[in-house]
Amino acid sequence: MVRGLVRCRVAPLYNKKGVSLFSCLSTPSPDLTLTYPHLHPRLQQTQTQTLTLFKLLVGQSYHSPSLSLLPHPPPPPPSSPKPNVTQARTQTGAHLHIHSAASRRRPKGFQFEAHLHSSLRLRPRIAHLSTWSPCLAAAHAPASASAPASAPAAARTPTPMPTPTSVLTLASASASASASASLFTPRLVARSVRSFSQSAKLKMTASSVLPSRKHKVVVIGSGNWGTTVAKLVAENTREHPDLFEENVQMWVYEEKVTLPKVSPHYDASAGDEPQKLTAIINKCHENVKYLPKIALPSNIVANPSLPDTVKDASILIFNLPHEFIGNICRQIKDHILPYARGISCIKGVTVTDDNIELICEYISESLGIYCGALSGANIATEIANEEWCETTIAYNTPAGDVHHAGNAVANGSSSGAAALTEYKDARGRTSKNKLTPVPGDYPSLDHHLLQSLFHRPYFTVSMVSDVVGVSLGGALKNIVALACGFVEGHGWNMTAKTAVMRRGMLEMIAFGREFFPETIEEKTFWEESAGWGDMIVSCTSARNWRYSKMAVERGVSLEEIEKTELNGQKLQGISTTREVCGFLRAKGVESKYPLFMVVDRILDGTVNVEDIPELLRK
Ligand SMILES: NC(=O)C1=CN([C@@H]2O[C@H](COP(=O)(O)OP(=O)(O)OC[C@H]3O[C@@H](n4cnc5c(N)ncnc54)[C@H](O)[C@@H]3O)[C@@H](O)[C@H]2O)C=CC1
Ligand SMILES: O=C(CO)COP(=O)(O)O
Repeated sequence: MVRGLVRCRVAPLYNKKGVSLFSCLSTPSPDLTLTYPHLHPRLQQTQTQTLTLFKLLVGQSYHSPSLSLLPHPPPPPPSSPKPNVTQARTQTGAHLHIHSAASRRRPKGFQFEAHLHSSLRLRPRIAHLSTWSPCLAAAHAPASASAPASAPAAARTPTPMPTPTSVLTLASASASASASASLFTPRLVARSVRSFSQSAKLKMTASSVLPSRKHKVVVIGSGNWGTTVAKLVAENTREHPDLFEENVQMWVYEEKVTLPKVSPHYDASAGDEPQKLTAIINKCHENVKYLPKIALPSNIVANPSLPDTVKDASILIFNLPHEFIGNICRQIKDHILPYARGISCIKGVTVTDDNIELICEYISESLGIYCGALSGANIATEIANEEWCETTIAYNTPAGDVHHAGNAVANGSSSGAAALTEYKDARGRTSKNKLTPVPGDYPSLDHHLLQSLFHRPYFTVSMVSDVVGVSLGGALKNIVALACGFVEGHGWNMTAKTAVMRRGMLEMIAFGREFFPETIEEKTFWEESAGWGDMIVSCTSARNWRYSKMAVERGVSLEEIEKTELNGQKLQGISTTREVCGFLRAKGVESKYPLFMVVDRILDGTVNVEDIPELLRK
């Protein structure tokens, strides 16, 4: 079964040093996830530039975040006119062939051809490469053109390559094909024509040099979720050595931990002496306190110093309980790169008097950098065990951070590569701060790059631009999760919890509409993992639900449970409820949010769980 056929003709331009200047565009193809490519042993002489183009074309343009490449093989002798073939095998069992050819002395261009097969039964065949010319012809043919009845017999000999042009041509096709003959069905030709006419718009531009620097990624925070996110990004920095520095510094709020004798990491020479958590993580590659029994990649480096962690980092991932973010920002402000960018995985909000801010908004403003948000139905320990889940990342790529002709929609405007750029804040206003663009010798810092950084086979990332919906979804669902725990602890079951969830969702959306009316996108709550997905998981299996249920069952306060049961972990629902309800009172609109307010009153002990139905009825 052939799933797709992609072919491209690309003519890179060269500067005086022979470095190619190019960029490629194409249409998204979520089918392409290449994780274990390898060179065909017969064809080890594939050119470095072939691989680089391969990466740009397939990896970035095709949203293939798990694409990784082998180290570049040595370039072929300059006189070699031979076409080269790179073969890769995708994680889904697909095969990909990339075919390139260069002219004799000074290469003028490459032709690429990728055949994707979803079944291992179809072995990759070099014969397919010869369909390049006929298929390109098919792409030019009228939609009604009838297809050749079978693949040309000459298919086993590669055909001469057409003259390269500066236009990237692309034909994509989908056909059931146990033989290459069926690549030429009328349907396929029609599709090819459509794809080709789309691709006619895709001009190559020679607007930038190839990136020579890599992004340094750091994680600020090392709790249950902080360590899990550090694990998954460290796996990705290893898989994308062309985009990221391999090591991921993880800032750890230093504390001493005593390893029990039964621990596999127990060191008799240290005895029962408490040891620094950073030292244990770096030696044993396990966060024994916040993510026990999960082996961490050795390229995570636990660091107790905040300034040292963020030094030279271009991507800062914030992942710690929201009550600590103010202090963290104050400590790192003078130590970060001016063009650093942030992603906040924190679920919470910042409230001061009658003002409310999203955490990513707070980070952006206090550090003068752009910061997006990651949130979703994500239970850290499940993800650390590589059980599959989804998440949502909201990011509005600042103008000036995209360095090749890409299709990213930029946020704000820039008057030049190095000029400071304006951007739109979470409320759609032009920011007071101006941004320093990410320098052009880094890979573009956009949705494609963030996919490469966060997506794992067990962690599916959806990229959106609704920072408000994603952030509020993550913060406010914790209030609803407490309510669900309370009713369940009281002995009520799914029907009561469903009523709480339904009302909770309506209050969350109303809150977004009331306080972020300029930018809120309601569909985020309905469609994204950061919306209903997170609500369901949080009200059925996360910590805020679990421990609020326990508090009611035991008849003790939730704060007491947090102290005695959570071993240093935090319940974000407690502080979020207090902050949000304080804010609603300050605004005089508490009557519009009866569920949120009843949770606050249960936390205070002024009403009981059995009062909930009556209080919501009013
Ligand atoms: N754990 C989970 O499954 C998920 C958590 N989240 C969110 O991620 C954020 C981080 O939560 P977790 O990593 O789970 O943390 P956690 O609750 O597991 O751990 C608390 C962390 O806070 C640190 N800490 C304690 N005192 C501190 C201080 N004074 N300054 C700075 N740090 C201090 C501790 O060292 C520890 O790393 C929260 O906003 C949470 O809502 C989001 C999705 C999933
Ligand atoms: O956010 C979470 C699930 O998506 C985790 O929530 P808890 O902090 O309640 O465990």
